[in-house]
Amino acid sequence: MTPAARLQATLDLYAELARSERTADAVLSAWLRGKRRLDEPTRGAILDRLHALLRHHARLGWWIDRHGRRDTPRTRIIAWLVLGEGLKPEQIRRLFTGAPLAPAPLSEAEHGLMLKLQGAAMDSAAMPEEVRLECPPWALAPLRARFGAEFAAEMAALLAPPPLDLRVNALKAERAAMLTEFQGLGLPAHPLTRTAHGLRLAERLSLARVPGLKTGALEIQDEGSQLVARLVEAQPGERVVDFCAGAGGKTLAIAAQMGNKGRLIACDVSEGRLKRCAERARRAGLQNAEMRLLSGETDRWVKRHKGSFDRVLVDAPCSGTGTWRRNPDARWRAPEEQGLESLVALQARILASAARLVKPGGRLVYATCALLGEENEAQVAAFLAAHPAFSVVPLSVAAPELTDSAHPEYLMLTPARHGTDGFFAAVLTRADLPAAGA
Ligand SMILES: C[S@@+](CC[C@H](N)C(=O)[O-])C[C@H]1O[C@@H](n2cnc3c(N)ncnc32)[C@H](O)[C@@H]1O
Repeated sequence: MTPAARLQATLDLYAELARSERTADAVLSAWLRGKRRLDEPTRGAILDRLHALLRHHARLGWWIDRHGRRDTPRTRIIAWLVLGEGLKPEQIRRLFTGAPLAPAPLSEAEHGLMLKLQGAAMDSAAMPEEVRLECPPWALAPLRARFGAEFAAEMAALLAPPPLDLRVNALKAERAAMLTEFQGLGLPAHPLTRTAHGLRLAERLSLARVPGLKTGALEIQDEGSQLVARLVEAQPGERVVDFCAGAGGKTLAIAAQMGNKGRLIACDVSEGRLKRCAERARRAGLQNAEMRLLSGETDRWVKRHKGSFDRVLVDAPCSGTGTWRRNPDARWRAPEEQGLESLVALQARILASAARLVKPGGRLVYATCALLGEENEAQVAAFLAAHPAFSVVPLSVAAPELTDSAHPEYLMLTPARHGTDGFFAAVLTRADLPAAGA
């Protein structure tokens, strides 16, 4: 594919993203399915450029507005080529030729924009901080409040492309053997020492080169997500619920903790995600997991199983603010459509309902991939106030090795401090029943 055709493909995809309600991941997966003959380097180059455009969304828009041009996928790409890739006018003109498969020639306005941007840097001192840090207006106040002096550093870390983290499925493989296999293939990987089964690839690789993904010996899972699953500490033979199992990222890790012994119920309201969870469970060799589609958080199944599980994980739907580095388009979608308030109210209802499943003496883990206090500490505080049978198991007790002096009670992971996606988790326990006659 010529450089101009590559640019046109990026432009087509970018325009599709701008039109679509779907996530960038969904649009990209659909596009890649139809382009199986595209070689890896070309795919990589197109996706890298597209992700760069998404990571510079607010800044590119600011520059286009500053020069009074119309904000279109083409003007954004032109601004990116100048400010992000440092291309000179003649290099850009050579791409916009109008030849078959190449972008149409630059209009007069586009040409003018390209010239005006020459010599400028992407970040400008004249930009408002939220533009420079790519922070959507709705999240500015809560994130500033959450991070204080660390706000800029955390926002910068949320803009960096994430590493590829993997979890070795202990039901099928061992980490040491997997590392040896990686070494043999010349793939640079190292163990994630805070986890029992995690690996991190030192450089971004095409997934096709990673062994073990097709057989279920390896799963893609951010280190933070692995640590949340670890807090469930499910034991072989126990009865466990993953209440918001989604496509099963944490379900699979919990099942491996249980050594396939006991009973693990993966619940969700999304049939599609549970189906995907079931497929992944099969591939991973799970024999103790079953999927349960719920009509809502108060589904009758919950009532019928009150107090009958040793451990319940609530990995609640959330603003996803902790995963912005992985989903660079997400910050410009969620949660405005839904509204943070209604999201927080939904989390509270889910947590209260799922808590009914925990038996006396059992463990309840509430987790989000959000960075906002409203969805995390404040949510847990409100739950505890309304449910006196539950209390916090401080992280210093639940997982001393993960304790952070700044946040001794809960797991609070951030990209800048921990190199993971942003995650929050609270470990709670339900008071044991008083002994008979006591
Ligand atoms: C953060 S995602 C779960 C991610 C998953 N645990 C993982 O590790 O891959 C939250 C999930 O909550 C589900 N959900 C939304 N509303 C729900 C409800 N009322 N009851 C149960 N699950 C719900 C969503 O469908 C979504 O799959």
